[in-house]
Amino acid sequence: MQYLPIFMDVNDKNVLVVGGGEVASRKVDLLLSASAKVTVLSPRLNDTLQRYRDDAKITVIIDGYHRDYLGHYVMVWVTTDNTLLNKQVWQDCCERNLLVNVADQPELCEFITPSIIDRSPLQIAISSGGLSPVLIRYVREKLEALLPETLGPLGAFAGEQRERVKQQFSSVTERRRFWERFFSSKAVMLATDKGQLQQEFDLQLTTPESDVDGDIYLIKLPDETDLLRLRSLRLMQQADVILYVEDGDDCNERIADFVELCRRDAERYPLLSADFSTQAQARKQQGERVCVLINSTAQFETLTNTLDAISVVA
Ligand SMILES: C[C@@]1(CC(=O)O)c2cc3[nH]c(cc4nc(cc5[nH]c(cc(n2)[C@H]1CCC(=O)O)[C@@](C)(CC(=O)O)[C@@H]5CCC(=O)O)C(CC(=O)O)=C4CCC(=O)O)c(CCC(=O)O)c3CC(=O)O
Ligand SMILES: NC(=O)C1=CN([C@@H]2O[C@H](COP(=O)(O)OP(=O)(O)OC[C@H]3O[C@@H](n4cnc5c(N)ncnc54)[C@H](O)[C@@H]3O)[C@@H](O)[C@H]2O)C=CC1
Repeated sequence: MQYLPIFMDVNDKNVLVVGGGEVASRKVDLLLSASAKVTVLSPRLNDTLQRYRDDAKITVIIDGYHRDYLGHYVMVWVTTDNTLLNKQVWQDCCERNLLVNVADQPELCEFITPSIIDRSPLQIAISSGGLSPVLIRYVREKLEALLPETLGPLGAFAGEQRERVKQQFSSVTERRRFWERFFSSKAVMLATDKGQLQQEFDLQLTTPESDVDGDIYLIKLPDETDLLRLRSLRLMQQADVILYVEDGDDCNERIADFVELCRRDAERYPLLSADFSTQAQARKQQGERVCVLINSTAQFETLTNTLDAISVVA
């Protein structure tokens, strides 16, 4: 991973944009939508920025760049049409440990701008690490078509109810399961207003899941991660515990790729065949979902034969 993806809180923080043209106004729009206090430094302003100044949305310094202007900012965006000047600003910012982005000069960027899907409070940021902006725009368009418009209000609703769910369920596992059941229910997917969400929420909160027992899934891994079935992937992403068979360096590396695809905070253990059954059954009885990742057909058959109460996914 070349860049660290994070979401930065710039609410009410001072941000400097150097340059006052087309690119600057796009960056200013983005910064204003995140409620930053924006100052634009430029000898000239385009119409949009002049309007923002007249509406007191931004502060403006009408002047050419000078390093003394780099005062009290948390970050600097550089958008002038002068590449030598852009480099100078970058250097001055680096000396002051100021985060800096020079538009369209990735080598002069301490951070880069992703392609953004904004369904606030839900946000998706996509990056190609600077390699292919059109590819990430394409991915954004595909994702936007897939994601329902109601995702934003759903996120806001879940945020409001989180405390109530915490009070109702004492363990993280129970809370996670509640939310998974809630988000995957048909009523929530079809809900068009908050009243409908509230109704389904209240219903699910007071109706305990009938099956409190967990599950064990044996998943025989294909040769490559690309070939993994969607159903297997979904189970791996819902699992509370991942057990995987270790056998030989080459295999371990391959299995590590699959383990990477599992839910980020699932517990992960190499499978010790002797105590496997006890290990897995005990976790199942605690209501947890256990995925066992198996490498070879032989192992798969042995485990399937020795352990009955197991759902098998080939
Ligand atoms: C490093 C970065 C700059 C930064 O962080 O500021 C950067 C760099 C460069 N872009 C260039 C070109 C284009 N950029 C776009 C579009 C977008 N570019 C964006 C981000 C980034 N672009 C950052 C890396 C992000 C990452 O990869 O993770 C998006 C996401 C956001 C935004 O810019 O606001 C937005 C899509 C938003 C969306 O629709 O979702 C298009 C297409 C279009 O306009 O439709 C083209 C023309 C096609 C082409 O040339 O590929 C060039 C060559 C310039 C030249 O040749 O003169 C460079 C310089 C270089 O690559 O060296
Ligand atoms: N417009 C676009 O969509 C794209 C632009 N670019 C590049 O990004 C750069 C900026 O593009 P635009 O905003 O369209 O250009 P622009 O010409 O509209 O704006 C440049 C701005 O820089 C300001 N400026 C010039 N010297 C300055 C100085 N000494 N101090 C402070 N500000 C100064 C100017 O006053 C002007 O407001 C250009 O190099 C352009 O080639 C690259 C890709 C796309």
